Amino acid sequence: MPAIDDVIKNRFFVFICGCIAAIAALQFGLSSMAGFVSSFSPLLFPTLTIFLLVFHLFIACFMAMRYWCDRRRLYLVALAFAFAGSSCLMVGTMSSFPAWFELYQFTDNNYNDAMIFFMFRHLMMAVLIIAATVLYTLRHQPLSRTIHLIVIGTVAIFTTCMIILAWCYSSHYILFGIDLVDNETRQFMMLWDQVINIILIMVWLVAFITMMVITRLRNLFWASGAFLCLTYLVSLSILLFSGQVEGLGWYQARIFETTATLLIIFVLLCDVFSLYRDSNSRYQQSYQNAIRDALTHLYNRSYFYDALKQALKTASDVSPVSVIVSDLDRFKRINDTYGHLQGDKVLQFVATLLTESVRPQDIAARIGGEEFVLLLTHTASADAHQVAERIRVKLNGYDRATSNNQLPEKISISMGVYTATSAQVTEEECVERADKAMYQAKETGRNRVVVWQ
Ligand SMILES: Nc1nc2c(ncn2[C@@H]2O[C@H](COP(=O)(O)OP(=O)(O)OP(=O)(O)O)[C@@H](O)[C@H]2O)c(=O)[nH]1
Repeated sequence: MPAIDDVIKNRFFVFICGCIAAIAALQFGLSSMAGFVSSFSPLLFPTLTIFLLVFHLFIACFMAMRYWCDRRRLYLVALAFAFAGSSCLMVGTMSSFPAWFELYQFTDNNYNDAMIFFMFRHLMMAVLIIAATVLYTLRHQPLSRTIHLIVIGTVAIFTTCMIILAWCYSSHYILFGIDLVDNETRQFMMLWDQVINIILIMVWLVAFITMMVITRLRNLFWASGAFLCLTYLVSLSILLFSGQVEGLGWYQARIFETTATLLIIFVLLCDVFSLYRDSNSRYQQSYQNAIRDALTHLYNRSYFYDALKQALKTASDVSPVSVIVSDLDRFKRINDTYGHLQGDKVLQFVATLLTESVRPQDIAARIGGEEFVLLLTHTASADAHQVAERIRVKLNGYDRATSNNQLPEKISISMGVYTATSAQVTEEECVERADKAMYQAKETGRNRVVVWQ
């Protein structure tokens, strides 16, 4: 069934199914709830508005901060203004519900003013969301600072104009009369029902289609944005048929909007989480690159010296610190005979053997070409000698077959041990003394361990 599989995998199909399921679930939940409640509390609507106001403010701040971080995604500016402007207009909506501020003023709600703020809020958000979607197409273009300033300025002026207009039309000043709701009967007026509501539906339809076509729902962020547009479309359609404020449709519209906004917040939080995870793993990666040797993945010279310096601070007779310097014998011959690549394999084999032969708290490092060093804390001279001897014997026991072709032939190692029993000795002195012991091992025949005396 390849054709059906393709349809199911198609993200538009998944999105539409998800939206239908979510809206149907919300609709069902609200209808069931309405069955239990004889009448809605007069504080329900302003309470939902307060929630929405805070959510929109949160989204606006988030978008603005993200834009501020990289100054490339200009579309975030339009979205930040859409949500910030929406929060400002919701403050206006709140002022139309005095019961929220003044006890027992339940009958003084000015629904006409609330609808004026609602109308300007939707118009402003839809236009800014369309603008953001169009700006999204420019995300890969290197735009000059002037263009950024022009876009930010235009968006800011548009948002401010919308807010000023909303406040003027709700000011009851004689020049700015507009009747959307009859405050006595709570019925929508013809202007709302037959003109404004339909215009808003059209504008949100354009916003929804533009978003689907331009962003192609390429990530969860745009999918949640498209869901927001869709819930606005559904809400306005419900209002078109409900005929009055304070009915079920009035609350449905607000709950749909709150749910879609919560979805956006959830997506933004996921975004923050994945950004944190990525940057943390990149930090870990670069930190490891900075402290490890690229070929063997053992610690590098500078990390080893830092660790030794720390360990020496507490060195004493009861807590001795041992250093073992090791150098492969006649390694130049291995390189010359079998080539550098084979030489590298030998170094990797020895590195693995060293790491596996010490405790997890010990440090194995590569401090030169074929020179390795071990730092063993709380280890006395006799014990360090034993560890070195064990490694030497083990390495010398491998040949080509038992090393799984990592070693071209049997190889040996010379090792020098020095143990510090006081904090007076420096890290350079420690390595120098272990190095001298290692050279004694070379001079007295190689393939042996010598303890510094
Ligand atoms: N394959 C490989 N070889 C390296 C690397 N770093 C250093 N070498 C080689 O290691 C060899 C070190 O040789 P020498 O220091 O002369 O000593 P040796 O041949 O091991 O002899 P003794 O130490 O006296 O037993 C040189 O040939 C270097 O080129 C590396 O990263 N990979």
